[in-house]
Amino acid sequence: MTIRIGQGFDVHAFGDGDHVMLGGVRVAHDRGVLAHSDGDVVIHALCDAMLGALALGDIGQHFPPSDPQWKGADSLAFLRHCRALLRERGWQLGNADITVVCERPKVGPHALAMRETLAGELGLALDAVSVKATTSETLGFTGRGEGIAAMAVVLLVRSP
Ligand SMILES: Nc1ccn([C@@H]2O[C@H](COP(=O)(O)O)[C@@H](O)[C@H]2O)c(=O)n1
Ligand SMILES: C[C@@]1(CO)OP(=O)(O)OP(=O)(O)OC[C@H]1O
Repeated sequence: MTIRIGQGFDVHAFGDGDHVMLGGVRVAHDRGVLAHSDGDVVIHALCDAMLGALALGDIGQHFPPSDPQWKGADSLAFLRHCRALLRERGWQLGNADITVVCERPKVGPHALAMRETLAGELGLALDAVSVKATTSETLGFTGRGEGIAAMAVVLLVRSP
């Protein structure tokens, strides 16, 4: 068996709005995010991890922010594209581990729904998709509540 690892990172600034999209789940919040798409940092970091494992660049190269096609886009479409890219090359996703960094909203109450959504889209068992969260202890841009960040690591497997 051959394996590959990939990591991804994404940030979006908070702006006006009443929700944030996280892992394909709409989370009610007193801020939204500034983004060309729906600004789902979890999915963007996950896509970058999958693209990274394939050495296929990053999400901005596949879905340019200058392309009006992606304005307001549902980030799950990006995830489906990245899954197709790895399957075309004979790879399967082994597992994904994601960390969200923000003071608010609280992610814990939504983590299961996010894992279920992502596992469903990726054809993975629930225990192969992890969503964790941390504050940054009031430090930095996340600590000041200016934005939200997410990190993702994925393992790809291929036989032989
Ligand atoms: N946006 C967040 C941040 C944290 N959590 C949960 O709270 C726990 C404590 O956070 P610390 O930063 O003080 O370690 C953390 O382990 C998460 O379970 C959260 O749900 N949403
Ligand atoms: C997702 C894309 C789509 O145009 O735009 P944004 O929603 O702004 O998100 P970002 O994380 O900056 O990734 C770049 C783009 O691919």
